[in-house]
Amino acid sequence: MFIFILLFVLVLGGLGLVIHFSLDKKVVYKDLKGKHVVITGGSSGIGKAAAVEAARLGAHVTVIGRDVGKLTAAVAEITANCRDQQNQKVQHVALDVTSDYKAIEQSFISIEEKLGPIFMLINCAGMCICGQFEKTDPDVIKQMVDLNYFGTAYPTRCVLQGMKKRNEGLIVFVSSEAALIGIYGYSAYSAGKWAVRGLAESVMMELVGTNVRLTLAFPPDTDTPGFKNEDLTKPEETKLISGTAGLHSPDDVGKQMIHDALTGKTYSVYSATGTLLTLLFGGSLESGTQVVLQVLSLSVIRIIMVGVLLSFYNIVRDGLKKKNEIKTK
Ligand SMILES: NC(=O)C1=CN([C@@H]2O[C@H](COP(=O)(O)OP(=O)(O)OC[C@H]3O[C@@H](n4cnc5c(N)ncnc54)[C@H](OP(=O)(O)O)[C@@H]3O)[C@@H](O)[C@H]2O)C=CC1
Ligand SMILES: CCCCCCCCCCCCCCCC(=O)[C@@H](N)CO
Repeated sequence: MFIFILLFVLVLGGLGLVIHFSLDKKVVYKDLKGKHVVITGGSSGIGKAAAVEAARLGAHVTVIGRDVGKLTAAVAEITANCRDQQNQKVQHVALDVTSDYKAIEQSFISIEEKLGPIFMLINCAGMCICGQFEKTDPDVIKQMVDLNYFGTAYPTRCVLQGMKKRNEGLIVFVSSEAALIGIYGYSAYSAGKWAVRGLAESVMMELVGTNVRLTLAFPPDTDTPGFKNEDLTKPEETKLISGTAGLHSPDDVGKQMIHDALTGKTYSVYSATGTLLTLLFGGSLESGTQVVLQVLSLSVIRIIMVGVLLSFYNIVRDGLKKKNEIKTK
């Protein structure tokens, strides 16, 4: 028995060490002084909070969105947070990230002409419209993929080549905890965020051996204008399930997102449920310790997860019962 335990510990320790020494050494950035940071969806919520943090760390900032009024207000707020008011530049660019590739490419060329090569791209533009799939307008189903997936994929394609040439750059994809578990009412939305996760993990492997890095963020419910809007039409079941991960502040999420990218984290998670879900379903090699932790904890977390899923199914069943009662009254 003792021999088995010893062997297990040795194999596990060996595995941890092999992973530790085979992973690329990560450059850790302490600040963003003089670097150009571009944030799609930087005029509101999580994206704006990330833009403010980038400004505090000394970056030149470009925020992208569609509504010029919101962009102008955001630029004023971001500028007020610059640590070197004299030398840091902040600009906004009106662009719909669901446009065709050529239009996005043109816009990125002119963004770089104005503030220099992009060091960091945060793909934060996104939105969620909830509802049962068969009741969702087909145009909305398409819009959820156009915005949440293509709105990340196209801008990323625009910057990758330049970053690889300069052998320097950080990219952030903003997915969601709803890309780790399927949830009632998030059907149209979650597919787009799931696609973002698939793209991230493939591109990560294509970046091996370079100093360009990608961080995949999994926010839980976050108290933003977008969240308030989605909450208006969100089914009760979705609120109950989604609420398990709590409601977080955009400032905390935006700030942590920047720091996780600067320190080379593969995943950026913001809640205990996020940590558990990425441990269960995450596919990347974050570190030797992370892999050892996965091996040791997976079966226990899986058992907890089955319990959690059953309780979510019960929430849906209760909802159905209530709807049937109302119908028969
Ligand atoms: N809040 C939450 O609970 C969670 C959010 N997320 C994700 O985080 C990201 C930010 O969300 P949040 O801060 O809540 O959102 P907000 O609605 O507060 O902000 C969304 C931003 O994206 C911009 N945007 C929307 N559509 C487009 C478009 N087609 N082209 C360019 N810009 C666009 C908006 O500007 P404009 O409208 O002017 O274009 C705005 O700046 C999203 O990807 C969201 O899916 C993930 C998990 C949880
Ligand atoms: C052992 C494992 C335990 C796991 C517990 C599972 C908890 C699941 C919570 C999922 C929360 C999803 C939030 C998505 C928010 C979002 O994307 C929208 N607000 C969009 O804006």
